[in-house]
Amino acid sequence: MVNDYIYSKYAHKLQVVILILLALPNKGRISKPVNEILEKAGLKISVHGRSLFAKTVDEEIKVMFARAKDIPEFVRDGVADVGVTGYDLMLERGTEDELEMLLDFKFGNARLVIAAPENSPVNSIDDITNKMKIATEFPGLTKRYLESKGLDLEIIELSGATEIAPFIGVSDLICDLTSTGTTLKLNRLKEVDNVVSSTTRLVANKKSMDDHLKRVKIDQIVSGIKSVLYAQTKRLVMMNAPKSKVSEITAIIPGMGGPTVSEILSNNDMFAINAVIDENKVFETVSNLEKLGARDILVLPIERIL
Ligand SMILES: Nc1ncnc2c1ncn2[C@@H]1O[C@H](COP(=O)(O)OP(=O)(O)OP(=O)(O)O)[C@@H](O)[C@H]1O
Ligand SMILES: O=P(O)(O)OC[C@H]1O[C@H](OP(=O)(O)OP(=O)(O)O)[C@H](O)[C@@H]1O
Ligand SMILES: [Mg+2]
Repeated sequence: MVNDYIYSKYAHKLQVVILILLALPNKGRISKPVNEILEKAGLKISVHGRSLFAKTVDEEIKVMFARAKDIPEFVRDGVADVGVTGYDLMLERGTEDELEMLLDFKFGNARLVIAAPENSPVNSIDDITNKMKIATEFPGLTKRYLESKGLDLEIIELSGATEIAPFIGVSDLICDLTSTGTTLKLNRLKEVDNVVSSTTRLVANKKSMDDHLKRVKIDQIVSGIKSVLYAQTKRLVMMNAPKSKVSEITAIIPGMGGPTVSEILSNNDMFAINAVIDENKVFETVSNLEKLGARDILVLPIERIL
């Protein structure tokens, strides 16, 4: 596009430093994986101790650290242009329609569920009455969900460890996250209804997306993250193979756009072959390659695929 051309040619001359502020969780389970992905995408963040602002290798992208639950509103209100948070947290703050959903990291998988003590007569949403009380870290989401079921219970907001509430007389039910199900089981709670599934998301401020110069930068962040997420499921397989077997071997390694075959100068009878294959195909493919006479087989992780 013409605008891209102008930006690429003249922005630095115009001393236009487009500052993209990226909001990242400062702690909690999604903080580390997100930072690792950004690092692999080449967007190294220079963190200094507990400082809640950080530079990145790109002078036009700065990072601010905040609690994941606050990031949806920071991005919605334009405090940050882009942010990483959980879909559940976006819903809890009622911001899901006010944010641009850029990508799903496909981790941080959790379900928000309504749960009751194992010996409770409540076994489904139909057994819940307005006389009951429900404890949760997600009062907004819980209220919206219960209203959608025609229910209006007293909601007790807690800041964590919700599972204890039914056993200390605080509530009859809870609405909390479950992932492996371990916490519910260990606390003798049973799932009664599923409210919503959540994963970690990258979201953007709508006005920032409409600003062309910011959009160019945001698109670079998205493509960098996508290249890492895509590469996570792939492996580079490299091998040497007898020339006589090359067609049989290349037939079993689908590879992206076909395997690469090259001469080995020191050995006329062998070719070097490499290909990118799905990680879940590696075990079967490598044993088939060995059977076909391939040797010196290497399986390597890939940082990014663009
Ligand atoms: N047990 C879990 N399994 C998977 N994802 C979870 C789990 N608990 C929370 N999450 C997700 O982690 C995201 C970030 O949540 P947050 O950082 O506030 O919680 P946390 O990582 O549990 O930190 P904290 O220790 O403060 O509770 C949320 O979107 C949430 O859905
Ligand atoms: O199904 P599981 O794998 O057991 O995970 C579910 C638990 O994870 C979260 O707790 P967290 O560890 O975040 O503590 P918190 O309740 O203080 O946030 C959530 O609140 C549940 O308690
Ligand atoms: Mg938690």
